[in-house]
Amino acid sequence: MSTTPPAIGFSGVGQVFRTASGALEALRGVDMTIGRHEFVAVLGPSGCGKSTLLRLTSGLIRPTSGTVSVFGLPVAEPRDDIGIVFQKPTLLPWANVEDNVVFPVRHKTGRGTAEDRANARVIIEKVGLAGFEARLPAELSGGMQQRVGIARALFMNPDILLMDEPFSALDALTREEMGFELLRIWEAQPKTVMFITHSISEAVLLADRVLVMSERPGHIVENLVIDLPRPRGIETSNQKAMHDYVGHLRGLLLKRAA
Ligand SMILES: Nc1ncnc2c1ncn2[C@@H]1O[C@H](COP(=O)(O)OP(=O)(O)OP(=O)(O)O)[C@@H](O)[C@H]1O
Repeated sequence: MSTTPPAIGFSGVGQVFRTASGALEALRGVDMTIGRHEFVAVLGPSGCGKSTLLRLTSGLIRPTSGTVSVFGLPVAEPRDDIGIVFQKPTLLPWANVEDNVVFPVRHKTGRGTAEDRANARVIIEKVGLAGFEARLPAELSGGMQQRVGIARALFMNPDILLMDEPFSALDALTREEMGFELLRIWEAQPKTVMFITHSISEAVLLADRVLVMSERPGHIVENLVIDLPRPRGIETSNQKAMHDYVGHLRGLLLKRAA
């Protein structure tokens, strides 16, 4: 009998960076799995190695020890079938919204077909930017620019979406709105999501499961299943269970920081 491998697997992963002032141990003994189409948020103190988890998953760096695997196979090189969204969307300033979204395929194959452009327009609409296809990034608000970054990551229809504090540069209202928009997209087109955030309530509101990391060298100290009904929305924030999860995680993070 064959069992389906998890979308993302970390087994005994350690990461040591060589720096001018010596070795810096960022991660030690990270063990975790993320199932296909699961939405997992990662919380932890600053510098505990959250972004390092994401870079290891995408193959941008290789672990010093242990194994990182994607769909059961060790990650050996940068993978272009994984979508990544950073805190700042790093858009091409001279290219309009549509060109920015199509860029990954143009970059890969040197062209963007009429079909690519039609697909891009569908995704642009999905992230709420219909009518803005011809605008330049400088003509958009921060929230709209981040939407373009998300559309670009979704454009190749990746099965895995890695998000590194994607909404932290946005104002509170836009941030909440973007979170719900992300959930709508994820529910319509299921994906495996690893979502890094500093916001406890954002983690609880969005995720199926929250992983909490220790201070450096980072490892997983809590694996909390968030059993809140979906679809989630504003009303979810008012549920007692939501407050209980947030309270539990806040207590854990404060205790560790003390
Ligand atoms: N390429 C590198 N060379 C040397 N040190 C690095 C490198 N990348 C990360 N580090 C160090 O590894 C540790 C973990 O960094 P990482 O960015 O993963 O943390 P983080 O939890 O995402 O932090 P934050 O929450 O502040 O964004 C930090 O001490 C950082 O300075």
